[in-house]
Parts: sequence; structure tokens; C-alpha cells
Amino acid sequence: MANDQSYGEGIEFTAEIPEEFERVLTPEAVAFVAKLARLATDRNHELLQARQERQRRIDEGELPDFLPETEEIRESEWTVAPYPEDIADRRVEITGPPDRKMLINALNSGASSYMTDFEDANCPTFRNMLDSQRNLMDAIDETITFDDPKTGRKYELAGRLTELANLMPRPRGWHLFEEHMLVDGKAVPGGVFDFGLYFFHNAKKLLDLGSGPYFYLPKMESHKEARLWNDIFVAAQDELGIPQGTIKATVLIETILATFEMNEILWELREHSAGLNCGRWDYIFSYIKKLRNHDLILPDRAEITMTVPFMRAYSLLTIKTCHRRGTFAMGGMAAQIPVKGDKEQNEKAYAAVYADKEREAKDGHDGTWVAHPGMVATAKEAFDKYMPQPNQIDKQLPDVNPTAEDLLRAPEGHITEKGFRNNISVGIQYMAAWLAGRGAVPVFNLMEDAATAEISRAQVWQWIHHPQGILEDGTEVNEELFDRVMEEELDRIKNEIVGPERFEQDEFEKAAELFSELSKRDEFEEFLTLPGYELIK
Ligand SMILES: CC(=O)SCCNC(=O)CCNC(=O)[C@H](O)C(C)(C)COP(=O)(O)OP(=O)(O)OC[C@H]1O[C@@H](n2cnc3c(N)ncnc32)[C@H](O)[C@@H]1OP(=O)(O)O
Ligand SMILES: O=CC(=O)O
Ligand SMILES: [Mg+2]
Repeated sequence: MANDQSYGEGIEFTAEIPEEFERVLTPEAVAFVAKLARLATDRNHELLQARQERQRRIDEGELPDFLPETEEIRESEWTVAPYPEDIADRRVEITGPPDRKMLINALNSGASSYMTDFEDANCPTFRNMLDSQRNLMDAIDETITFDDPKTGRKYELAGRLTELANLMPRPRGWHLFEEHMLVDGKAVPGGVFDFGLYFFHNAKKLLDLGSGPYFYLPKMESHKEARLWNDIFVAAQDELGIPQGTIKATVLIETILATFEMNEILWELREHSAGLNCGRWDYIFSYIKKLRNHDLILPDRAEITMTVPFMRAYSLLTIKTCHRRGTFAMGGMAAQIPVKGDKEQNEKAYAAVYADKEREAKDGHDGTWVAHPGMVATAKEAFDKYMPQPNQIDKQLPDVNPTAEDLLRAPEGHITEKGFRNNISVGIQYMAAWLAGRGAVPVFNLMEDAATAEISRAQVWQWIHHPQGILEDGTEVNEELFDRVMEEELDRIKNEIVGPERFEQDEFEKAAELFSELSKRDEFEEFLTLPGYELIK
């Protein structure tokens, strides 16, 4: 175990650091993270406070809209700094948590980039966070290998790092803190911990290889949150003597509030921007969460596709905004993954991914996300067809001018018992995996992660708490119905889906307890990973 005395004044670790991770938490790397934390932590808390105040105003009737005070930024002509040539072509980006095997598989997958996920697809145990950093260090040293004890298979990189997918880590969002590292008695913002360690160990090596420190930034709700990231980038580059503007970050537009501040977010990060991405799953979650006190009730999760009007308006506005500012408009995640042992369902999954990517490419997106290596070729085929050049940033969309009403209008649809059941079952299955340390899992042939599970959780809460929470057969959604359905679904999970043995081993009972508590309580919990973190840290 590393000795916390060696880390310097005001720096403390609240958990043992296994020896194998001492090369991640070197005194120099820790001091670097501490420096960034001292810059960021209080501002992070103020920004979270501002989120609460905004929510209070929305609860009282205010609706999100474009900000009058930043009109000048929206109306004037400017572009972000040019992108580096090695990320000119981002047509297919694979995503996933950087566990050792997945990291090697993702780098070798044929995708243009790998969104290396410390957020939605990751369960933030201290071990997972440190293991991910170590795996990334080994990948960038080009020494990473993995011997799978279960299969005996050996894994290694399929070529030089620069011939493989570009690494684009996504640090944790501003709501998550790394409670195992304290600086001046305060937990370090999770994103600062993830970004700081990665940048400290790898930025110079990436530049020497001819690549660079590229990032994704999640779950922001305002341009002021982007300003904090920009200040962190400036300080980090300064500290390591790396030229300003070297970092390039793509911001996920995945909250209903950020959609009204796309220009402003790009402006804040203009020296460091690599565009925006449509984080569709968190976006739906955010819509439900932020507008929960309004009569804007969404139908079953399966009916909220990218083609319903408010989602389409958001995606087209992202493309318009990014291209006007000279940068990438990345598409989002199709949650379908290959279906083993069912040819028909498998073909449907591939067709759904192709249709999603075809629409994105035709609309003007510059690339897209897939959740599984098996889907890379399918997404690439769609983009190659409609975008033979590396990107289509020069495609302008002057006629796209959605109003606030267009962006906020709830789609028509149905709330069904099937949808209600599915939300409960998926939510419990996901939380059970998460509590066992896994942040992304296949459930009912779809990729589920923290963002998709949040939709399920938020819908159940909303239908229980809102007078319009009525199933299409007229049944009122209430706690009694919830208790009955949850018991039936738990029984099904135990006896038909995972089997009694795994049910006992994994955390299904604990997950059900948490899911039930969050669904029934009157106050809406901001993120399910917050009470979840209390159970795993
Ligand atoms: C809303 C959002 O934020 S989207 C972004 C966040 N979410 C994600 O990143 C989820 C990414 N996807 C995944 O984590 C996985 O695909 C899962 C968990 C859904 C399914 O994983 P598995 O159950 O392992 O799938 P499956 O058994 O089909 O995998 C086949 C092979 O592909 C590999 N694989 C699957 N998904 C990935 C991936 N995303 N990256 C790299 N390799 C992968 C597996 O490791 C396995 O490798 P092997 O043949 O060498 O053993
Ligand atoms: O992070 C992506 C999303 O869809 O959420
Ligand atoms: Mg997300």
C-alpha cells in the first residue's frame, strides 16, 4: 500500500492503494490532480448549487429557453480553432469502459475512435477507476496485453497505436466525486481525477506518437460548466508545458438545458473544442428529470426514438450549430448489439443500427457511436455511402431553426403495462450489475448503461407521481401497482432470466430495494449513481 504521507500537504487517500496501482498514483501525478482540484472543487459545488436553483425555477413553471444574455454569441459569426488532422475522420466511434480486454478489443475494432468511458458505462469503484488508468497507460506505451483466464485467449494491439482507434476518454460528470481522494478535506471532482491522471501520464506520449490528448465531456447543463472545463484545460497545459489549445474535447449535448446553450458551450471551449455529440439517452432522461413538474409526459421508452419531433429537432440543431462553427457534429448511440443464437432478432438489430446511422449520415452528422465491435462495419457502411469524404463539416443547415417549443414538445405515444414492466425489470437488472461493479450490460438484447437505466427509473417515478401516469388500459400507475409488478418481475428475473444461483450471488435484492426506494419517494433523486455510490465506495 502506498504511504499517504508522501503525497504532500492537504492530500489524503481514504482507501488503501494496492501496490499494482502505485505507478498510477505517483506523488507527481497526485500533486498534479490536487492542483487541478484546488482550482475546480469549490466552483464545481457552486455549479451544482446553480443546477438546484435552476431546477427550483423550472419546478415553479419556468421553461428552458435560449438565454437573452448570450444572444451576441449566438448571432455573431465565429468558428472554433481548427481540429488536428488525425481526428479529421471520426465516422465510427466505439464506446466502452476501459477494462483490459475491452480496451484492446475496442482499439483493434476498426473504429476511428474509442470513447473510453469513465461515465455511463463505468461503475466508479476505486479499483475500476485505477485499473482503467493503468490500462490506458499500458495501451499508450503500446505494451498492453491480456491473457483471458476464462478462455485462454491472448490479446494484444493489432498494430501501432496511431494505426488503431483514437483514444477519447470521457471523465466523470460534475455530479460525481472521487471520495477516495481528499484535497484540503474535500473530495476531488470525479472528472478532475480521471482527466488529471490520464493527462499527466499520457499527454506528452500521445503527442510524441503523433496523436494528442482528446476527450469527451459529459452531462453538462450550462456553458458555465464548460467554462470550468476550459479553465482546467488551460491550467493543465500550462503546468505540463504543453501548448495551449492542444487538448481537444467533444461535449455531449445530453441535457435538455445544454441544447439551448450549444453555441455558448462551443464558445467557452473554442480553443479546445472538437465539437458536440448527441447523447440521446441522457437527453431523454434529462427531459423527464428537468421537466418533471410540467405536463410533459413521455410515452414508453421504446417509443422515444430519434425520429420523434423533439429528438429530431435537437439532432438537426446540433448539426447546424457545429457546422456553422466549423466543427464536428457527432451522432449518438444505437443501443442494439448482436443477438447470439437468434438469427431473426440479430438481423433486426443490424437493420436498426443501419437505419439509425443512415439517417444520421444523411442529415449531416460527421460520425457516430456504436456499443459493440460487431456493429462497427454496419455503421461504417452507412457513413461511407453518404459521406465518402472524412467529414461533412462544410454542410450548412440554414433552414433548420427549431423554436424552444419544438425542442420541448412531448411526442404522442402510449404508456403501456409492457413498458412499465420493462422499465422495472431493466432498471433492477442494470442496478444489480452496477452494484457488482459493471457499468454496462446486455439486457433483453440491448446495451444498458447508466443513461439508459436512468430513463427507466425516471419514467417509473414520473408515472407514479404524475396524474397523467395512466396505462393505456385505464389502470392508474401507483405504488400498489408498482409493488405488485416489481414482485412479479423479480420472480421472473430469478426463475427465467438469470436463474436462482446468479440471483443469489449478484445484488438483485439490493438493486430492487434501491429501485423501489427511488421510484416511490416524493423527491426525485438527481442521479441513481449517487445513492448507488454510497453502496459501492
Ligand atoms: C448512453 C451512452 O453513454 S452509450 C456509451 C456508454 N455505453 C457503452 O459504452 C457500452 C459499450 N458496450 C458494452 O459495454 C458491451 O458491448 C456490452 C456490455 C453491452 C455487451 O458486452 P458483452 O456481453 O461482452 O458482449 P459480447 O459477448 O457480444 O462480446 C463479444 C466480444 O466483443 C467484445 N466487446 C463487446 N462490446 C465491446 C466494446 N464496446 N468495446 C470493445 N469490445 C467489446 C467483448 O469483450 C467480447 O470480446 P471477446 O470475443 O474477445 O471475448
Ligand atoms: O452518453 C450518451 C448518452 O446517450 O447518454
Ligand atoms: Mg450519457
